[in-house]
Amino acid sequence: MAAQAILKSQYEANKGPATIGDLSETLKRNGEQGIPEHLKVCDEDLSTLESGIHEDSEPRGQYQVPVIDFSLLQTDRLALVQMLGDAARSWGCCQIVNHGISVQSMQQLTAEGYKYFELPLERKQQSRSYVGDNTTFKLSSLHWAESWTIYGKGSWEDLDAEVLSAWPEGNDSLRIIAAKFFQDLEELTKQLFELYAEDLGVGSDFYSKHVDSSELMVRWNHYPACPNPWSILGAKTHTDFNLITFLLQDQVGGLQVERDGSWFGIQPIEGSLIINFADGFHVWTNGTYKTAVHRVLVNTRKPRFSFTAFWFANNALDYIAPDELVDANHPRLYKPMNAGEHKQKTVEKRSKVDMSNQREYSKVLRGTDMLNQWRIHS
Ligand SMILES: O=C(O)CCC(=O)C(=O)O
Ligand SMILES: [Fe+2]
Repeated sequence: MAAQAILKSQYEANKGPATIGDLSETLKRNGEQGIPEHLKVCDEDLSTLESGIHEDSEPRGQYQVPVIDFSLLQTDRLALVQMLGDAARSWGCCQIVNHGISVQSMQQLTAEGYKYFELPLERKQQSRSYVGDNTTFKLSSLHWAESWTIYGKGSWEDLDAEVLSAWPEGNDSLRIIAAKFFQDLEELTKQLFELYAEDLGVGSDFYSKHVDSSELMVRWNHYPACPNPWSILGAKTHTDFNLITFLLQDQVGGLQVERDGSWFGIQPIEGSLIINFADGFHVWTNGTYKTAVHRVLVNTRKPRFSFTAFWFANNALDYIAPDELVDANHPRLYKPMNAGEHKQKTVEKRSKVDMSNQREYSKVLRGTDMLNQWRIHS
C-alpha cells in the first residue's frame, strides 16, 4: 500500500500514527507523497507561504504587529489605551511587554510544562488531555503538534489531576507556578478589559465584570521540526472561538496574523504576552475589534514550543454589544450570541467537517460560517 493510503487507513481506524514524531519519520521516508490530504496546506495558504520563512525567524525590521509597553499605564494611560485600541481594531492582535507578570515565572511555567513532552509516550497518554497527534483531533486548531491542556482558575482539581498523571511522584514547582500564573493573568485580564472599555467609550466594568465567571483553559504545545514545511502548517489558518487568547511563543517564531489578505509574523520576544482577540470579543464590540485570523508555520530544523491561555466566557453569557457601539453608521451586526452555544456549534462543526475537503475545512477553521450564523442580515 502507498504511504498515504497506509496513513489514511490508520487515521480512519483511529489507531495512529501515535505521534507527530511517527508521522514525521514516515514523511521523511516518503517525501511529499506521504502527506495525508487533510494535513496539506490549502491552496489559499500555499500562495502566501513565502520562501525561507520556515527556516528562520523573520528579520526584526519586518515585524509590524504592534508591541505595546504596558508600563505606560503608570506614565501615559491615554496613550496606552489608544495603542491597545488601535491594535485591536486593525490587527485583532498585539504583543504587550512590561505587563507586570514576572518574566521569570513565565519562563518557569513554560519550561516546566514543556518538560511534559519529554515524558515517555505511555505516561503522556495517561493524561486526559494529551493529544500526541493533533492531526487526528479534529476539534483542534493545531495540526503539526502535540499538546497538553489544563483547565485553570479557581479550582486546583484539574491542575492537580493533570500534574499527577504526568508526574505521579508530584511536581510542586509546576503546580505552584501554574496556579500563581492563573491568578496573575486573571488580574491582568481584568485590567486590560477596563482599558479596552475606556478605548471603546463604554462603562469601565462592562467587560471586566465578566472575568470572574469566565473559564481559563491553558495548553502547552510542541511543534516538532517538520520535513515538509512547504506543504504543512503547524496550525492552519483559523480564528479562536472563545473570548480572548493570551500566547507565549519561544524564540523559533512562526506565529502569523492576517491583515488585509497579507500575512505578518509575530516577533518572538522573551517575556512578552501576545493577545489574540477571538470571536467572542469581536461580537461583543459590534465588530469594532477584529477576531485575529492566524496560523503557525513549521520549521524544518527546530522544534517550536508555545503556551496558550484561552479565556472562555461563561456558557450562559450572551455576547451583546453595548448600545454605545451602535449608531446609524454602525448598525448592530450580530444577534445576541450565546457563548456556550457558539462554542458547542463550533466544536460540533469542526468535529464533523470532512477534513479532506480543503474549502470546507478552511472555512470552518476561519470561523466565517459560524459567525455568519449570528449575523443580522439587513
Ligand atoms: O502556537 C501558537 O503560537 C498558536 C496556537 C493557536 O493559535 C491556538 O492554539 O489556537
Ligand atoms: Fe489560535
